[in-house]
Amino acid sequence: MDEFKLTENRLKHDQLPFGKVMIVGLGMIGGSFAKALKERGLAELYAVDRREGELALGVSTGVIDYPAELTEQFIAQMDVIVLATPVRAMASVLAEIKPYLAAHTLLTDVGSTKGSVVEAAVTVFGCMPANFIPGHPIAGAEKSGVLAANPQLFEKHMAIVTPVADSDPVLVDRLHRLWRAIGADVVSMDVDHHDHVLASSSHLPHLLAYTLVDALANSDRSQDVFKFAAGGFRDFTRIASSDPVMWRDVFLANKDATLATLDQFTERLADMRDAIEQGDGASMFGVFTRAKSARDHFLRLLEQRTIAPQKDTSSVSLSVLPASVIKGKVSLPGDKSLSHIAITMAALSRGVSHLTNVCLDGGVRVTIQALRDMGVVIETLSESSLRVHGVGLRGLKAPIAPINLHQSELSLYVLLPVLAGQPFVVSVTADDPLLNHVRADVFDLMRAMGTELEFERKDCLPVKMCPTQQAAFSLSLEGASQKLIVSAFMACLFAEQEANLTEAPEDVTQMEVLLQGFGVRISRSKTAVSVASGELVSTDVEIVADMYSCAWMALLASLLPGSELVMTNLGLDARAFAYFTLLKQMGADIELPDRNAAGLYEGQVLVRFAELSAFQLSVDQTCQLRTLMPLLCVAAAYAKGESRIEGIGQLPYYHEDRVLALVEACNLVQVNAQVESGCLRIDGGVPQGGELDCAGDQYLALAMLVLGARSKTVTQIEDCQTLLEEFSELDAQARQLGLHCSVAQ
Ligand SMILES: NC(=O)C1=CN([C@@H]2O[C@H](COP(=O)(O)OP(=O)(O)OC[C@H]3O[C@@H](n4cnc5c(N)ncnc54)[C@H](O)[C@@H]3O)[C@@H](O)[C@H]2O)C=CC1
Ligand SMILES: O=C(O)C(=O)Cc1ccc(O)cc1
Repeated sequence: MDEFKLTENRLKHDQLPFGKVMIVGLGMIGGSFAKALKERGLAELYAVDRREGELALGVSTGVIDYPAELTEQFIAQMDVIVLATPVRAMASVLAEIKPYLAAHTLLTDVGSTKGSVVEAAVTVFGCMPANFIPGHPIAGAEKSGVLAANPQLFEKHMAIVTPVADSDPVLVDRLHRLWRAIGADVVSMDVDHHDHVLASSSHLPHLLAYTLVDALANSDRSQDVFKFAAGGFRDFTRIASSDPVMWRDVFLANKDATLATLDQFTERLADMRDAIEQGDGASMFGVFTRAKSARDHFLRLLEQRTIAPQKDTSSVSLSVLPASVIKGKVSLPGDKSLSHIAITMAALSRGVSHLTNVCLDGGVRVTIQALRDMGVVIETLSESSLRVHGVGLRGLKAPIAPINLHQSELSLYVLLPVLAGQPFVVSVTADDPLLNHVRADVFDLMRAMGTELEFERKDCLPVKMCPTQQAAFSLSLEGASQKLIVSAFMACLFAEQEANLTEAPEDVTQMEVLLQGFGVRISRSKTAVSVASGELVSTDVEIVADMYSCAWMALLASLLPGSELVMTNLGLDARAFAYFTLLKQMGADIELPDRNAAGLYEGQVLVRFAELSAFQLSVDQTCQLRTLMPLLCVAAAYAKGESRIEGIGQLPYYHEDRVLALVEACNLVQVNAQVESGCLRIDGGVPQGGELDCAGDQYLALAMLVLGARSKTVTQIEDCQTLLEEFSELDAQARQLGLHCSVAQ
C-alpha cells in the first residue's frame, strides 16, 4: 500500500498512479472502492449510477470527485472502469460502454459471480475483450448504498481476479496492483473454480440465512421465536439483512454451482435428521467435533491473515552466552514425522487410540485437518495428546472439497498413499511453496500403486487421484529420501498381498516399530523388507523424542563443563545409536539403554561433560549419519585434534549445503575447517564467538547454538524465526536446564 503513498499536494490525474477511475454503480462496494482510492490519493474518481441521489451523496461525502455518464466523453478517457452494479445489470452496462471503450482502459467488475459476467461480456462483445479482467473482493457487509462506503473494507481481505486465456497480462498485473494498493491480498483464479468455491463459502450461507429467517417468521410461534432468539440466531442470520436484489441476481447467475453445493448440503442435513431421530449421539458428536475443529482452524488461518502483521522472518536472532551448564531431567518433544504417521495410522485402524507426546505443530495440524475432512473424529485432549476414533483402512469418506496440504511436506508424503488407497476420487492441493513443486518420487510411487493421476502440471500439486484396483507391488528404495521411505511403507498397507521393499534400511526404524504397534506385520530378509497389513488395530502410543533434539541436547551437555543431563523418552534406532556410539568413541560420557525386543534402544540416556577428541568418518558412515552432520561438525570443532569426514560430496545437496554453512561458521569463529575433494577436515579448538547466520534453517540454528555455547565470547545467530516456531519447546526446555541464551528482535 505504501508503494503509492503520496504527498499532501494533489497531483494532476496523469500523475496519479491509477489515473482516472470510473465506478459504475456507486453503492456500498463501488463506494468503498472509490473512497479507498481517493483517500490514498491514488486516482481521480468518477461515478455513474442509475440513482442520481447516490451520485450527489458520493460527491458531498467525498467518496468521488465527479459524477459522470456512460457517454463517449467520459468512457473514452478513463484509465480504469469498475462495474459495481448487481451482477444481472452488468450486461446492459457493458452494452452501453462498448462503443467508446478504449483498448488501453482496464475494464473490471466486483460482482459476486464470475461465469455470468464473462458470459455477459462475450454476448455483448462477441468474445471476451482482452482488457476486461473480472474481479471479486471477498469483503462486504449486509448493508448497501453509498452511505455504507468504508475505505478500509478491503484491507487484509482477499480479492480474487479471474483472468481468461486472452486477458492482457499487463492489465491483469495492473488489476492486482490496484487491489493491493487498497490493502487487499490478491489471488488469480479460474472462473469456474471461483463460482464453485463461492457457491459453498458465500452463496449457500446467504441462502440458508434467508430461508431460515423466512421459515421461522412464517411459523405459528414466530412472535416468541424472535422474542427469545439468542445470540446464535443473531450471528447465524446477520446476512439475511443483505440486499435482496443483489442476492436474487447471484442465485440466478450462479445456478449450477449453487445447486450442486445445496444438494450436497441437503444430504448432510438429512443424515443429521436421521441421527437425531435414531438418537445416534456418536454421529452427532463426530459431525460437531469435526466442524468445531474445522472452524477453529479456519479462524486461526483467517486471524493470521487479517490481524497478524506480516512476519519479518529474518529479524529474530538468538544470542548464546558462554559458561552455561546443563543439569536436570527432561522428556523431549515427540518426533514430528512419527506424529504424522501415528495419527494417520490411528485414523486407519479400527477402534480408539490414545496418542501422547504428539508434536502438534502446524504441519501435524494439517494432517489432522485432512483426516477430519474425511470423517475421522480426532479429539484434542491436551497440548500434546489426542484421542483418535479410527475408521478402518479404507474407511475414510470422500471430502467435500479438495484436501489442502497447505505447506506441510510431511503431510504430503504420509497422506498421498493413504488417499490413493481409498475407494474414492480425491483432489489434493496446497499453498506455495508446496504447490507447483515437481515431486516425481512420490507420484511415481502412486503410479506403482496403480493410481491414475491428473495434473495441471506433471508431478506437481494440485492433483486429482482416481483409485484403480490395487496391485501387489514391489519397490526399490535405493537412494530414497526418509520422506519417500515413509510414503513407501504407507503405500504397502494398501497392497493386495504382501508388499516388498528392496534396498530398504537394514536396521529396524522407529517408524517400523510404530507401524507394528498398529498390527502391521514387517519381516526382513537379506534382500527385502516385506510388509503385510490387513485390518489395523487401535493402540495407545507415546511418541518417542525427535532424534535431532536428543542428539543436540546430548552434544550440548557433553560440551559444557559441569553438565549432567537425563533424557527420559528415547527410542533410538540404529542411526541415533551410531551417533551416540561415535560420541562415546570421542570420549563422551554417555550411558545408553539396552536394545529391546523390537530392536530399538528404548528408555533413558544419561550424559555428563567430557573432553572430546577428534574422529574420522568413512563415506558410508557419513551417509548413515547425514541428518546429524551439522552436530558432528560442531563436535569436531570442539574436539582435540583434526577430524576427517569423508563423502561430503556424496550427500544429497541439502545435507551438503548444511555442512558447507557450518564450515563457513567454524571459520568465522576461528576454528579451521575446509572441504577438499569431498573430505571435510576440522581442526578442533576453542571457538571465538561472533555473528552467524543460519539462513532460516532450524537444524543449522541448533548446531550454531552449540557452537556458541562454549566459545570465548557471545555468539549471535541471525534468522532464527523458524527455529523458534518449530522447536519452541526445545528452546524453552534448554533454557530451563541452564542454557544461557536470549531472543532479540
Ligand atoms: N454487498 C457485498 O457484501 C458484496 C457485494 N459484491 C458485489 O458488488 C456489487 C455491488 O453490490 P453492493 O455495493 O453491495 O450493492 P449496492 O446496492 O449497495 O450498490 C449497487 C448500486 O448499483 C446501482 N445500479 C444498479 N443497476 C444499475 C445500472 N443498470 N446502472 C447503473 N447503476 C446501477 C444501484 O443504484 C446501486 O447504487 C454486486 O455485484 C455484488 O454482487 C461483492 C462483494 C461483496
Ligand atoms: O457480509 C458478509 O459476511 C459477506 O459474506 C460479505 C460478502 C458478500 C458477497 C460477496 O460476494 C462477498 C462478501
